[in-house]
Amino acid sequence: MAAIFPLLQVPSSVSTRFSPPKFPGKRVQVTNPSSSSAIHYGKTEGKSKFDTVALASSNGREPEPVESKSVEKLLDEKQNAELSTRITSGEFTVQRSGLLSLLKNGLSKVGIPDDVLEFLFKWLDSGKDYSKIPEAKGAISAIRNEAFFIPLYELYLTYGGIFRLTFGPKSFLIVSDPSIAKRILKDNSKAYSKGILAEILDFVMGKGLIPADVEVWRVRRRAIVPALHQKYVEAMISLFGQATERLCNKLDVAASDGEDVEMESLFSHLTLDIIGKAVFNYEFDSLSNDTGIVEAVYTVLREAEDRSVAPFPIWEIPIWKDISPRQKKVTAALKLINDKLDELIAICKRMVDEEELQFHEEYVNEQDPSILHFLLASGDDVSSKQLRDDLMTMLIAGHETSAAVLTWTFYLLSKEPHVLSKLQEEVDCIIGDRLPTTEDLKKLKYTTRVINESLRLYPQPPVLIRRSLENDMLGKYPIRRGEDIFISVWNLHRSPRLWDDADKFNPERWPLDGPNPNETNQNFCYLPFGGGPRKCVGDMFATFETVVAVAMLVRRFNFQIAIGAPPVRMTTGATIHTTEGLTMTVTRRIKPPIIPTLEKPVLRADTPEGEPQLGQKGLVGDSTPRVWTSTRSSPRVMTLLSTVVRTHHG
Ligand code: HEM
Repeated sequence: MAAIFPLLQVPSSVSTRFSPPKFPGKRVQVTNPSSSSAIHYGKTEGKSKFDTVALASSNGREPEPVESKSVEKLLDEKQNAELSTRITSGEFTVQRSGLLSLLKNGLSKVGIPDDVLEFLFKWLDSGKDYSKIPEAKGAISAIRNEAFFIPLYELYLTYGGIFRLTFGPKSFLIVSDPSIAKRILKDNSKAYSKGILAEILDFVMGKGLIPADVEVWRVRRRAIVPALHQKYVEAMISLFGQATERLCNKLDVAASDGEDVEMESLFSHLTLDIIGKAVFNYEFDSLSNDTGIVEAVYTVLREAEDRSVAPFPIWEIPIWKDISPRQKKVTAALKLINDKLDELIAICKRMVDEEELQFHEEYVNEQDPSILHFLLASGDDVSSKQLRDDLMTMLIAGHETSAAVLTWTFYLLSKEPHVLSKLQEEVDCIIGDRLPTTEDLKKLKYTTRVINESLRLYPQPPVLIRRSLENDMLGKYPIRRGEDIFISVWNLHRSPRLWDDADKFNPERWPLDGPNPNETNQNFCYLPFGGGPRKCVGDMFATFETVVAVAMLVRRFNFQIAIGAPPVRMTTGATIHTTEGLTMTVTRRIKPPIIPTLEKPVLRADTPEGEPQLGQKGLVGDSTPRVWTSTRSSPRVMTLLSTVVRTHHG
């Protein structure tokens, strides 16, 4: 099965036909391999189901002239056309009953007794009356030059909302149907675990909240969720502002010097600095600090990524970690981080012991509003490995995701200057030149819609992973215990069956006076933060963090892809990353004078039902901006989906 790893590792050009237009005004082509004609779907708010969607040319614009296309783009298109043809020709389709009897005969020939085989195949035979899940087989390794979720999208258009993807002895269920996703994530969530995800993340997250099994998860979720209460998030808003201000100062220097900047790594540093402070009150100061703990964090992150794509789990050989220089480095990095965590826990514990504050529901220590402080004040066990696992989990969960959202938001904005202008208009009007406040966040409606839409087009992560713990029915199909399942959020978010102009970056699809879109009000067609009991605990945190960052950056600068920058391509990871960074030219904005009418924003500012609500309380923390002076190379990411495949085939 090593053959599929190249598929999972090879980068994908963003300029595939499933991507937003590379240049404003150019054609968005969404081709259904089985049909290029119009289809009809039903309509719901923010999306369309019964509208006519012309799949071949969804925005009605003329195709881009051939001579202006790059060779690379033409090759991409040729490859995608070939893939579509192969899928429609049935090349990937498996005749399930044939396969079963072949398997049964094969096993019989190698001497497995008939009564054992009868027992083994009984369950499958008993499914005769049920529909069989459509099945695609794994010559998929032949499909190169794609991030894994791109071929899954092609297969979804052919096989529908649930299909089985078989690689040799192993198969995965690929789910792209909102009602099936809802059953797995919410309605019958107790029947599903995190499966392989938990196995691969064990070395870094242990039994932290993301991979935790249901027993541990229940206890820890109850402890952690209260820490992210409303007053905590309010306190974080000033932290977001201060950290972004430091990034702005750095960009200011680049703008003066006329130097292009690699935004993906800057966003990674920004969100690492924020999450370090937010989770355990630690200043990574990663934009100006390349060594020690920052490097250790990136070493561990890179290891998680590399393990997930390795053809053989060499680190599981007991002696290997003692002789491999690389593994020794990972062990040392983990030790450094754990020692630092112990130190931070000890400092925090002393603060908690000394303080006179009474613990209550919305407890916040203003000098240290971190999640760690809340947990210790609430009585969490300082010496427990569980506490460290949870802190580490939140550090990783809240870092990569937010950085990826910012990266792709700026990529999208660079392609749609009119969206950027509209955004700047709102930001100028609402925050002017100050740090955003809690009240401003309620009013930054269009900015929030830009983030909502960016998360639709680039969901982080693009795929959610589960394993069935018992037999279940998914739609009309029975499934067995032990199935590995990928819920493709990418497919859901880009489905032409669920969205008008699915590939178009169109923040206007979310009405400003409507509720903040989430999985519930979008019937599981939109899952930016997952859904059900394992939904992200940091959704409000992350939304405000990215809104503050985007607002503060666009009010000071204009951003364009730098001339001569490497093409922006996607690579597979826990989150979607670029292969060679997002190199941009940043120029200072010459703003129109700010008219002092802040009480009367041009866009509606009232908070409708369902919107995250924040109180009126003031801000905490130091607002002195610091200048960050050096850059680091772009960190790599964990590749969790490929992890899944590795674990099963390594
Ligand atoms: C834009 C940024 C973020 C995105 C897109 C995001 C997305 C998600 C998604 C989709 C899940 C569900 C995973 C699954 O069902 O398998 C999740 C879970 C989780 N996220 Fe986030 N997240 C973000 C930021 C954060 C932040 C800032 C934190 C911490 C402060 C955080 C902590 C967690 C935790 C602890 C879980 C596991 C929850 C559980 O299993 O009970 N996330 N996140």
